Amino acid sequence: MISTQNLQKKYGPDTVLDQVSIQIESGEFVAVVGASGSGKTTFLNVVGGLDRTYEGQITVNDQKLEGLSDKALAQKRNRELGFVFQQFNLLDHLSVLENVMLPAFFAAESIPQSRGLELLDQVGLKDKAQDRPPQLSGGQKQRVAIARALLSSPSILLCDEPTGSLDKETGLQIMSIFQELNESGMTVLLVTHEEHVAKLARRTIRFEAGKVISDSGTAP
Ligand SMILES: Nc1ncnc2c1ncn2[C@@H]1O[C@H](COP(=O)(O)OP(=O)(O)OP(=O)(O)O)[C@@H](O)[C@H]1O
Repeated sequence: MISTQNLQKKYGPDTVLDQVSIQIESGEFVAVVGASGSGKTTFLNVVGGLDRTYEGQITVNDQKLEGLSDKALAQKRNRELGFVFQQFNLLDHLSVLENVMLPAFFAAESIPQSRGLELLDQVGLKDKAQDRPPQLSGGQKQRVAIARALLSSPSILLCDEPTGSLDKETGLQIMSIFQELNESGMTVLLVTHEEHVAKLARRTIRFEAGKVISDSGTAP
């Protein structure tokens, strides 16, 4: 679960998050939409613990982020949250499997390579394990990034424009992976500017100038 209370963030004189109070329960699939500059990425970064310069409260899985040391927050992020970005952020000199295994370096407990292979299988890329990212299509790269995000078995997936670099058809295939993950219990919070992508989520929260202007509500 993710809960924010009176979340406020400013860049100089500009308020980019303005009294945002949102409750997202475990197992929800939520799209955050809004015009460019409305605060979507900023929202994702603060609730994901990537940016600590805000006012207000954020609770993730029943733990307030403000009370955590930087180290404790990093550990919580590694254990409980998976991140997927528009630009995939893969390392070209490593194999696909090595990219998927990267979070294992930061994990508290050891994670076997078989887990990485299992996840590659889940995203339909087991036969590409030894390839390098430059040999892959955009959609395949995003699948690798999803497998990497899942390595530490997070309960929440935070995705920033995950289909933004892909054509419509490939984007929809990536969305079907998120839908399957959500159906098996994963909480998915996804930022997108594409309405056809947002439609596939079960709840849509719309930002305008840092404020929530509509929220389709908690899915039944
Ligand atoms: N590091 C920064 N310094 C100053 N202003 C920033 C910084 N990062 C973002 N902003 C401003 O904060 C506002 C919100 O930006 P944010 O990236 O959250 O919007 P967004 O809705 O995700 O937009 P987009 O769809 O274009 O990615 C914008 O006005 C942006 O210019």
